[in-house]
Amino acid sequence: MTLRIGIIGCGGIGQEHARRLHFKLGGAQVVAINDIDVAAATQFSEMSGIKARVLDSDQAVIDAPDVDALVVASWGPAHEEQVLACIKAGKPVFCEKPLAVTAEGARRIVDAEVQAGRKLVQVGFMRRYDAGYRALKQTLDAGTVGDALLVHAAHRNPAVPEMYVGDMSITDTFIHEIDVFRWLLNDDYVSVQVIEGRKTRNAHAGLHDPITVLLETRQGVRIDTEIFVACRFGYDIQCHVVGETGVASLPEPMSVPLRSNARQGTGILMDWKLRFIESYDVELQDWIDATVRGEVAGPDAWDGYVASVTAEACIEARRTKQILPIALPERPAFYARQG
Ligand SMILES: NC(=O)C1=CN([C@@H]2O[C@H](COP(=O)(O)OP(=O)(O)OC[C@H]3O[C@@H](n4cnc5c(N)ncnc54)[C@H](O)[C@@H]3O)[C@@H](O)[C@H]2O)C=CC1
Ligand SMILES: O=C1[C@@H](O)[C@H](O)[C@@H](O)[C@H](O)[C@H]1O
Repeated sequence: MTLRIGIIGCGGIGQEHARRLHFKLGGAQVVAINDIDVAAATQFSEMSGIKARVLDSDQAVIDAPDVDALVVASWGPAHEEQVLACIKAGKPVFCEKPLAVTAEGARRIVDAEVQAGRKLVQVGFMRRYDAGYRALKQTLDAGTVGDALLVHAAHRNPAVPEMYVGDMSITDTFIHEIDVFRWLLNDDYVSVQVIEGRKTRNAHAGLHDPITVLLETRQGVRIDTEIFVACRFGYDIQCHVVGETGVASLPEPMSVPLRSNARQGTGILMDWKLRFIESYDVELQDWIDATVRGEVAGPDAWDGYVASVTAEACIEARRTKQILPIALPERPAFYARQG
């Protein structure tokens, strides 16, 4: 069976996903596209060679009889309504992070999915599919460094656009760490503190950058993460887990060490598209295969909800400059852990 896919949101990552789904991965084709910028979507559909139908609304793509499953890659505020519409239509949906821009909105999606009685939603937390993070998780699960005690992490972007403001450091960027630490540690969060230190002069006026987020988990692990989105030098993701008997670190992306012109060193990527290009491929191939089987095998709506609850607590901790508790309801049996 070839999975016929509708894309909602045809900008940066929507185009990346459309191309990989249609040309690179197995078992899928893109048959319909929607974007509020219909002209741009039409141009993309033609220029890319996908030649999917461009429909004038997200609902039209969801309702199209020849669309089996949806990919939502629109701006975050549009995700809740579009995912709810997919659930109502009974169609599987891959929703790029965040699932919703509020915990309440994410909870509405969880409740709608439970009500529908069938898991349909996967969230685009692709780091779980990254070979480096998977190797790190394997090392931790094997107890190679004993129990995890501390995590030191950094999420660095070289620059962000002017529209990237305020709490997007949390909702758009740190949201990846929020999800991947839970998965790495098989744990959940109990408290958060957010610290705003000295600002870089290289960030635009609407942004306090960098910030530090301190999380505590149920098992007592203490996690510090630097979020620095105007670091200039590169797209640099770091994760060092300090265990009882050693430190396990996220492997650096492969780069040939050079010794030339009286210097030595390796390269640093400058773009998330390249840093995680394989993980997007693995993630979406897994989604295609699971969807054909009628399953959701990746990060689900509950994971998206927990990420939104945690992100909201981070935002409140940043605003109040307090150490705040993170209160998570018990995971419903409907969302029992896979594997
Ligand atoms: N997993 C990852 O590493 C990444 C995830 N993302 C996520 O993907 C989503 C899109 O991000 P980008 O592609 O960077 O943004 P973008 O601005 O490049 O593209 C978003 C597109 O959605 C369209 N759009 C906005 N509202 C819409 C609506 N209501 N209906 C239909 N189309 C709508 C816009 O016209 C635009 O073409 C965001 O949620 C972002 O957080 C983005 C980059 C990387
Ligand atoms: O999701 C992503 C972007 O939306 C976000 O803006 C970046 O900070 C992240 O590194 C990237 O993975």
